[in-house]
Amino acid sequence: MQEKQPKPPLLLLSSQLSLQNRGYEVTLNSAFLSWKEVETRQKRTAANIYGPLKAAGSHYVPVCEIISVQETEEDCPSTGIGKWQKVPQSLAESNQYAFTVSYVERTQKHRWRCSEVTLHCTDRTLCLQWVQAIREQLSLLTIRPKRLLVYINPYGGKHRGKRIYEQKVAPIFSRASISTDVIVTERANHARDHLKMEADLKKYDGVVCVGGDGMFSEIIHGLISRTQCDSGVDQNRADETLIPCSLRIGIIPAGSTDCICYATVGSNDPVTSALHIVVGDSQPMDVCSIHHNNTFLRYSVSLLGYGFYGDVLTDSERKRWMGPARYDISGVKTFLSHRYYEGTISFLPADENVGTPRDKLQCRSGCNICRLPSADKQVSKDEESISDTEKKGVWQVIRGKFLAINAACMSCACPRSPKGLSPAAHLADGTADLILVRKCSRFDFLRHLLRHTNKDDQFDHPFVEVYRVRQFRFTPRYEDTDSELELREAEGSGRKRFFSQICREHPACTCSLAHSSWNCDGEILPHAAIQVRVHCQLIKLFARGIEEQSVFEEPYTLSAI
Ligand SMILES: Nc1ncnc2c1ncn2[C@@H]1O[C@H](COP(=O)(O)OP(=O)(O)OP(=O)(O)O)[C@@H](O)[C@H]1O
Ligand SMILES: CCCCCCCCCCCCC/C=C/[C@@H](O)[C@H](CO)NC(=O)CCCCC
Ligand SMILES: [Ca+2]
Repeated sequence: MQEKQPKPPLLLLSSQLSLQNRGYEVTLNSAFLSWKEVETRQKRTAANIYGPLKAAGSHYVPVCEIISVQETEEDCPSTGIGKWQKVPQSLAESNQYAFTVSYVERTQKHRWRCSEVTLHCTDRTLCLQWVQAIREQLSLLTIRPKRLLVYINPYGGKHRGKRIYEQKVAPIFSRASISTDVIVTERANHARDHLKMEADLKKYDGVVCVGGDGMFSEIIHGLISRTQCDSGVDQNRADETLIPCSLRIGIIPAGSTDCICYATVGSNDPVTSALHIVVGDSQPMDVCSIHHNNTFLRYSVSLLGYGFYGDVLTDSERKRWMGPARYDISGVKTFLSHRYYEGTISFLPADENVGTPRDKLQCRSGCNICRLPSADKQVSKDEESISDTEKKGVWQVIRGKFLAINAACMSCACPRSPKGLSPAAHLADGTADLILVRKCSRFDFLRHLLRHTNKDDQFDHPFVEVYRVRQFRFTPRYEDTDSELELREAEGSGRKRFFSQICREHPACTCSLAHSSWNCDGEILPHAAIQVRVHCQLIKLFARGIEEQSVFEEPYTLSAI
């Protein structure tokens, strides 16, 4: 059977225009805007005089990466935002009409920048014709958001959220003609409650979160709860099939870890994130629901960590005033305390077709595993109940003493750990990687931790096990009493541990040292016994996953077009 050839792009407009006093052949088709220098006879050197007319300095910009186009005044910006250049006199006389196209340019480390090109025309009609033709193409890109609801946490990270938004993001949104309603939060959970109960979501094409992972967690709690509430789904039932949220979420990183932004975009750069929003990217993402005795506790998209990461977080909450450095101080302190916790983990392994946590292949833009219509995804699509699903897989049970129990719904890559907690985890495959770090020496644990920061395999230790799962449960060896829970809740809010000294002497007693807390995307979850289920592609981000490096390194070639 003959393969169907893709349709060639439709030619829309082609003219000779000038750029920095040189002639360029400028072409717009349904896929690309291109401009290539037309070499004049005078410019030809003796060496190439008999050769073909060379199209030196060719540029191709995909239409879907054009941010905006506007008619330009004579004193106009040339390249890069903010750089202004006087139009040369000769050109001003013959080419006094110009238009400026802003577009996405890729730079190093997955960063995007807003670049500009100003093209000059001999008459105004031609200039307007170009502006109109490009605008028409942009108007066909219906995936782009037009109206956004923005929440800014002024206290996340280094308290720079408001400034980052005003100086770096708002100008890009306004250039792309995106209108916004901006809410600067006045308290913790302000954004969550507003989304859950007040916001008129029909008015918007997406929600933007300016802050860190904790702020993002508020946004998803608001959106997911609102969606379930509007559809009559009871979140307290652990076996419910949740309804996916229709609004996409954009993350402008302004927190301490910014792991969700980093792992879905490849950088924690506010301008890059703003541009992914403008071009209307869409990246589905898995979400874990966490229950305790048929009571809904929280959702998680990145790290759900008991033991080491739970203790780091509990300690670091008391040091919030230090900003992002609090995690380093608490990390060292927790490492030195070398606490282990006893309990039982039961889990439902994922099907083999979603790969394994030891794969070398990582989840990247357009990932085949996340696109796969796996049995896992079918479960949620067919709205099968969890009990039917459970029958298909066999639950496994592991008992032991653990320094850390971590579940990563995605890689959890962040500047501290560029490949992340589970480098091969997928953003949208309906599974999480469950990492069990058994009791070992301080030295071995340090080797394991340090491997998160270099290229070595952090799972290649006899005391580390890793499983790809769809559901899991944890039960601590000693029952969690209400008073203990209260104690850990109090600790989470910054109050001191009264019993720690006594318990260090009695490691087997059932007081607070027998339990850690869960670190749920950077928020403390004081319950030790939990039940977790991954919901495949429950939310969508304005992102596309991390692009392969080649997209950044190789300029568009003629053969690719
Ligand atoms: N106006 C506010 N006042 C106090 N706390 C707020 C406010 N708005 C949001 N918060 C809370 O601040 C907490 C931390 O915010 P955020 O996640 O933005 O920064 P971070 O903790 O420094 O970064 P990260 O989560 O990436 O480590 C969140 O739990 C959020 O609920
Ligand atoms: C003693 C040497 C220690 C070296 C440790 C290096 C290991 C780094 C792994 C980092 C994994 C981060 C996972 C992301 C978690 C976020 O949801 C959460 C909220 O922002 N951040 C933390 O809990 C902050 C967690 C910070 C842990 C240090
Ligand atoms: Ca996943």
